Parts: sequence; C-alpha cells; structure tokens
Amino acid sequence: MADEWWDPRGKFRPLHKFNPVRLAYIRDTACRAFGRDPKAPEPLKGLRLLDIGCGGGLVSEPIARLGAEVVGADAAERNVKTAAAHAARTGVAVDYRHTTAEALAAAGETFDIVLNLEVVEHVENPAAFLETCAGLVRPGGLTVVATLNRTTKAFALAIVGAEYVLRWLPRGTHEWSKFLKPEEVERPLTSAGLEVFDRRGVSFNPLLDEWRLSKDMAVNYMIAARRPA
Ligand SMILES: C[S@@+](CC[C@H](N)C(=O)[O-])C[C@H]1O[C@@H](n2cnc3c(N)ncnc32)[C@H](O)[C@@H]1O
Ligand SMILES: [Mg+2]
Repeated sequence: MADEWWDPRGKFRPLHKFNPVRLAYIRDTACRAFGRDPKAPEPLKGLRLLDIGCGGGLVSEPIARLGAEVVGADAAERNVKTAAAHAARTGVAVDYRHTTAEALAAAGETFDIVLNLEVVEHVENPAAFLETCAGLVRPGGLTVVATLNRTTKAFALAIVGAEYVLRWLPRGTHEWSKFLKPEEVERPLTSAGLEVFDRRGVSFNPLLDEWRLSKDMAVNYMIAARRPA
C-alpha cells in the first residue's frame, strides 16, 4: 500500500507531479508569516503543523524534514497506516493519527499551520469542514487550502483530461459538482475568524510537463488565510 501512494507513476501521480510546487509554496508562505529563512536547514523548526487528510503522507513527510512538528491526520485508517509505514522506513518523525478535524477540535488542539490539501472536494459538508479546520489555527497561525474550482475548464481538464484522456487518475476520483469556487472556500474561513491573504492558481503546462504557480485559479488553486495574532 505504501508503494501505491509513493509510486510517482502510480495512482497518485498527479499529487507527485505538483508536490514540488505546493511544498515550495507552503515553505515560502510559512517562512514569510513566521519570519523564517527559507534557505535555513530546518526553516520550520518549532512550528506545530497539522496536515489534515494527509493520505499517504506525501506532504507530511517532506514538511517534517523542514523541521516542523507534524501531525498527519486522516479519516481513513488504511492511509494513516500507509503513511506511518513509509515514515518508519525513511526515518522521518511524523505523528500520524487516525482521526478527524472534528475530534481534534473537540480535544482543543491548535496548530501554527493547518494544511488542508485536496480534501475539501471529497467531504460531505465542505463549509462546516472548513470552519472546523479554521478553528484549529492558533492566533498568529495560518492555513493553506488546496482544491479544484467548479468551472467548465476544470471539468475539461481535471475530469475529462486527467481521468478519461490522460488516465492520470482512476475514473470517478472526482465529482465535478463537489468542486468549490474560491469564494466558497473563503466564506467559511472568514466566518471562522481568518483573513485570506493569498490566492494562487496551480497550472499544468503540457509542453514542459510541469506544474507551476499561476494567476489562473480556474482549475487547481490554493488559498492562504491567517488568524490575527
Ligand atoms: C486526495 S487525498 C489527499 C491527500 C494529501 N492531502 C495530499 O494532497 O497528498 C484526500 C484525503 O483526505 C482524506 N479525507 C477525506 N475526508 C476527510 C475528513 N473529513 N477528515 C480527514 N481526512 C479526510 C481521505 O481519506 C484522503 O486520504
Ligand atoms: Mg481530490
């Protein structure tokens, strides 16, 4: 199972392909917010970070290597086991937990950074989920949410292109109707007391076979928000 999540040409290929872009974005955004040097060996040292919906740990592990104290949480036990098995092999310390955002909130846990990557388009009630996750952000802390936009372009690229033509993802991975417009991500964050401070598109360039940050939020995008200190 660990091999499936961590196989760059396997079922989770798209996550691997855009991993460098999102990791750099998270590192740089966190360094700016917390006054850290992104070139330091462990720039996120001492910061407590939650990776909610961590899956196989494709983000938790590299972020823990940057020095953050990482809790990787996922509602699927199988994924948590996969992630923990991989981290045990590579010797990276991540606190993987089979739990939910609601349970973490009920336990009164808070974090400097809450990552919410490619999860909201899979949950039953995204607004309630986003509000709960926002509640886990400490004063002065931040969250990064990454998801897919509910546009015709996203239907063409993320569903028809990625699932049917290129077969990057198994058919049925995504339901277009569950994609979220940026304002649908921002509304629950702001009603939970956060301030949105950055919005980015993440776009694929087929000629270079490469993902990069862009201004185009029509397909994949990320939103960063903080809780005032
Ligand atoms: C597409 S994967 C994304 C994995 C990882 N965040 C990444 O981007 O590499 C979505 C993950 O969210 C988890 N998930 C879905 N709903 C959840 C919830 N309510 N709470 C926690 N995890 C959830 C799923 O089990 C799955 O592992
Ligand atoms: Mg997804």
